Amino acid sequence: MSGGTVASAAFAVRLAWRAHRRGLIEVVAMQLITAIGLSVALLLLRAVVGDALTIVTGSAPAAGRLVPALLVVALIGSTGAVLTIISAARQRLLGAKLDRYLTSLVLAAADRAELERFEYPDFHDRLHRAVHASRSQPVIVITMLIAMLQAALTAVAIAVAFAAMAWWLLPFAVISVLPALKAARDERDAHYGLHRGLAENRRLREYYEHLLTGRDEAAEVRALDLGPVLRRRWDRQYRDEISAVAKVIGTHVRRKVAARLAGDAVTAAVLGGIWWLLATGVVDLPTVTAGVTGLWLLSSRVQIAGMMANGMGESLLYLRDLRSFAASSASASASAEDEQEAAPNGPPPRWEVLEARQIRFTYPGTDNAALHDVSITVRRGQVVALVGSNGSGKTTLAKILAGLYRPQDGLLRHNGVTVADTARLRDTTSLVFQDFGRYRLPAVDNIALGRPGEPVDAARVTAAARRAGAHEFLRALPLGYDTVLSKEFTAGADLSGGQWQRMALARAFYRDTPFVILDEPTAALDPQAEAELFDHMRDLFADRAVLLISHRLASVRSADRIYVLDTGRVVEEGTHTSLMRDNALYARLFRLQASGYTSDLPDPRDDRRVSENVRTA
Ligand SMILES: Nc1ncnc2c1ncn2[C@@H]1O[C@H](COP(=O)(O)OP(=O)(O)OP(=O)(O)O)[C@@H](O)[C@H]1O
Repeated sequence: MSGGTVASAAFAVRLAWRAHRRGLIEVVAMQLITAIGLSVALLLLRAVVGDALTIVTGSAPAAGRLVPALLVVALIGSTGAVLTIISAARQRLLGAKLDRYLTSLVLAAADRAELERFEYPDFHDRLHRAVHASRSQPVIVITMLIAMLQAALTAVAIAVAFAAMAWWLLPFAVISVLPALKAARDERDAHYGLHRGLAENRRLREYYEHLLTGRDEAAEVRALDLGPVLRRRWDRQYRDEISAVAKVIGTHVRRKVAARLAGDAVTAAVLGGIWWLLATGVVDLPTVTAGVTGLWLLSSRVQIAGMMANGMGESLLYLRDLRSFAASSASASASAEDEQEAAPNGPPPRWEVLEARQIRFTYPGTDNAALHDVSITVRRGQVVALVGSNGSGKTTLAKILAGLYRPQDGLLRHNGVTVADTARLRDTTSLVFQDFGRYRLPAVDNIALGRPGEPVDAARVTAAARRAGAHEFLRALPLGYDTVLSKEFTAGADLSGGQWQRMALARAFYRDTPFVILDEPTAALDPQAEAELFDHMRDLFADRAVLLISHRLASVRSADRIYVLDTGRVVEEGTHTSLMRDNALYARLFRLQASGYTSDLPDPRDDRRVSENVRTA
């Protein structure tokens, strides 16, 4: 075993130790007992064969010793079998606990990762590998670890018994398995390399699987009849993957066969030598019988131990991915925590003003900046609006102000103090996203998740739902606020798009932070609900700072300040009146939108004529 494998095995033992200490001790103890039993049985075998020969040749009355020896061998065999059954059961539990432990490592690491890291394909590859490692490897690792331990202990036990009888056979037993071990090791490395190379392929294949099986996607997939196309693409992806795997398997099966034959040739030569020693009377028959049995057992055990070590080595390579993924997220969050510690202590000051100055931001993996030299100020008690065409940078700016992304240039000032750790902004911000979360959880949780980690305050949940106009439809659900908002779960119910949007608003009301960002908060609301929200915005978010992103310019006309973004730059700012007076981009867009409504407005005289007709009729 290489140093790396030993270190990896030690890592696996540590993981198992942390996951289920008692289970690990029990299983190891059982393996140890079985191995010692085997060693004793082998020594007895030599004695039994010797005694049997004396009976056959009639040279000595050894039957009195033979029967108890046979009984002990039988007892050892039976005990070993029972322990194997119990050990298998313990291993299952150990596997499950290890699974939980490893998955918790991945979940914690993914949870700690900053939003920006999700922009990197490499991050997704590593996350995917870590998830793969946590899902598939624990049981493999534990099974292999135990099997390896068993094989190693048995090999030692046999070797001890063997050394007492025919020590000179030991080196041959080891040499005979070396080629097979080397071949297995090469195959392990090749498979792991392949797995790394195919990570992105696999993610795409799994994405197709998700599209074909997801409930949210089911309607559109059927409406467009995407099924056959998606399945064909999935199949192509899988075929490519399998052909890459088949190539590696083909290469290594040939090497493994050659290695096995080489090992067998060594064993055959050794057996020939033993035969010659027996024929020339150098060793006796009992020693040869026990020695050959031991040689066979030993080489098969060493081979199994080596295979397992290599197999486990492959698993451990995946676990190493998991460990490095967990460690990298931990160090990122630790540095964020350090920054937090450097921040002044004491209760947070009252939220007064947030300023962004000369912000420049480029998404990872892109060349063009999404924001150039953007400056904006948001004050408590104000509604500030961001408008602009698609892709002009509104959502990006909102995410920066919410502390989700760090700008590459420029600075953020909160209450006049430069913000060192943008993550701290999140605590004082509620962001209702354009594509808000629809949690397949009870309605009450969908709202109460606005303040995670705090006990649910039912009265405040209801109040938040009322303010968002969600109370009535939630009350009417089969289990009221306890109804799971997904038909995928028993007694679950689904909501309309507009109702979901009200849930997102309710979550923001429940969160109740001094800074609120609403990114297209009424896109799915009916006209009346939309008008109500905008008419009452100042009451609903009294004494808060509100950043409102909207394409419906009528809804932003009452904002205290309007910023107009165009291709990542603030091109205009002011109040509705001043912007209309400037008669630039905002005024043009506003008139364009307004004309869509005013041209269809009926002439009031038409209304009078209709009423008269109705009366006459
Ligand atoms: N995750 C991302 N990675 C790379 N580029 C992005 C990403 N998200 C947005 N962009 C790009 O950044 C620019 C600004 O996008 P942003 O979403 O901020 O625009 P927006 O004004 O909110 O648009 P919309 O009105 O359509 O919501 C666009 O050019 C967009 O293509």
